[in-house]
Amino acid sequence: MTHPAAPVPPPPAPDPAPDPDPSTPAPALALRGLWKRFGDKVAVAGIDLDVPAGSFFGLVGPNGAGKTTTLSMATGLLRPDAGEVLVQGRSLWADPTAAKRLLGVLPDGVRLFDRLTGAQLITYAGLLRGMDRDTVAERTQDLLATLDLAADADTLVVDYSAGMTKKVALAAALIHAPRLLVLDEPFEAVDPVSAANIREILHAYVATGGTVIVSSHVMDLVQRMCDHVAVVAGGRLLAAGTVDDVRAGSTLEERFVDLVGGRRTGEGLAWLRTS
Ligand SMILES: Nc1ncnc2c1ncn2[C@@H]1O[C@H](COP(=O)(O)OP(=O)(O)OP(=O)(O)O)[C@@H](O)[C@H]1O
Repeated sequence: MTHPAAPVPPPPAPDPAPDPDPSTPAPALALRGLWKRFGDKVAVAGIDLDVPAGSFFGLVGPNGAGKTTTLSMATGLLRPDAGEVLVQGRSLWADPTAAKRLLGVLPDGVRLFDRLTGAQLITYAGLLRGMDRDTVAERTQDLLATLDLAADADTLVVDYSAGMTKKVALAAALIHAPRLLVLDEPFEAVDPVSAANIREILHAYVATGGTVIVSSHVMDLVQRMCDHVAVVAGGRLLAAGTVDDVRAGSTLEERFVDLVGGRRTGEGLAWLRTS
């Protein structure tokens, strides 16, 4: 789709990053003044966010809030109009090779090489990362077994269900044992047993020093699974911090509705009522 050029003023330049304090570890991911516009639609309007190293971080927001656009810019898939992304202190857009080595990404809606089998796709992801064949073969088998895909290892990905496709994409994101995992809607379409397995993998990963960022619409899941959360709406950050700080004594869902608004009383669609 093409978008007409729109007379929207350029976003303000982000404040220069302060000198890092050597006594505090760099955040696993830092977003500084991120902006993205599509035609006259501002999708991300100046997001600043620190994701602490070792956190299990949830990114939540209503449909169209800018989550996928933010995560795409944070992982090198989409160039920001302005702003900076730092992965463990390394500038993603200035030095993509070094920063991307640390990243594992499960993008939302990006096409996979689906004429490969599941095993081939995971293997390909490992070889692209420069790993040796033996390690790739061993980890591919581990990932297929853990994600309950072993029986379909030789099935073409194009013939996978939505949940299987999500799982094989997750395996491809994990194979090089990244330090930071960025997962856009990792549980969408995934069955409850597989979702529990994935949660267990992610918790073990965080327990050994990894950092996970997940976007999700499921507040209950984020409240149970994550220790930090950020709420975005309209391309802006509304709240961020530990889950307990953000929910401030309510459930995350109640707090989300307070922050984001948009609840409708049952007055609409009168024609749909049967009596
Ligand atoms: N390639 C694009 N071209 C035009 N507009 C886009 C494009 N990508 C995103 N947008 C717009 O930017 C806004 C943010 O979209 P984005 O996909 O980042 O939201 P989201 O929070 O991930 O939504 P959802 O929860 O529904 O997946 C939306 O208004 C969307 O229509």
